[in-house]
Amino acid sequence: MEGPGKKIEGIPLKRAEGLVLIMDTPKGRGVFASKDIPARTVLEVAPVIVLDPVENDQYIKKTVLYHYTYNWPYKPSEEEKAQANGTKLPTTTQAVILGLGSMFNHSTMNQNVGWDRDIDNLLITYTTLRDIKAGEELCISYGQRLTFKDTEEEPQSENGPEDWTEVLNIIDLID
Ligand SMILES: C[S@@+](CC[C@H](N)C(=O)[O-])C[C@H]1O[C@@H](n2cnc3c(N)ncnc32)[C@H](O)[C@@H]1O
Repeated sequence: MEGPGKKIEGIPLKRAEGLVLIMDTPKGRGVFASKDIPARTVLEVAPVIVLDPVENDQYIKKTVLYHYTYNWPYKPSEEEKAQANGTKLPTTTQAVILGLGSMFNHSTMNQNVGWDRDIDNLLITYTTLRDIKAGEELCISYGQRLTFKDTEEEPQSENGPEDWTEVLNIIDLID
C-alpha cells in the first residue's frame, strides 16, 4: 500500500455496526444486536480455514475446535489425485470460520441470520433475514444434526415427568 487515494484490488470485507458479544447466555457466548438492524444487512464477511479431511478426522474432531467448524466441499490437489491411484478421495471436509462467524448460535425457531458460502474465495457472508430489534440474539441454523442439546427445544413430556410436583415427589421418595 503506497498511501492515501491508491486503489487497492481485493475482496471487500465487512462487519456491521451494532453487534455485541454477550458472554453468559444459556448457549454460552452469543452475538446480539445493540441497535435495530434492517433486513438484508451484511453482518460479517468471515474468512475460513479449510481443513485437510484426514487431519480433521484424526485431530480436530477430538478437540473443542470441532464445534466451530462448518461442512465445506473438498477439492483435492492435482498431486493428491495423482497419488490416489484410483482410490476415492473425500468430497467434503470441515472449515474453521474466523471472526464473528464462529460466535453465532443456533436457533430453529428464531433463525434471523442466513449465511452464504463463497467456495472460491474461502469466505462466508452472514446476512440478516428480517428486520432485527435491539436486544435480539442473532442466530443462524446449524441444520438438523446437532452435537449438543438445543436450549430452545421443548422438553419431551413422554420421556420425563409431567410437571414439577412429580419431580419433587420423586426426590422425596429417594430421600
Ligand atoms: C459455533 S459455537 C457458538 C458460540 C458458542 N456459544 C461459544 O460460547 O463459543 C457452537 C456451540 O455453541 C453452543 N450452542 C449454539 N447454539 C446452541 C443452542 N441452540 N442450544 C445450546 N447450545 C448452543 C453449543 O455448545 C455449540 O457447540
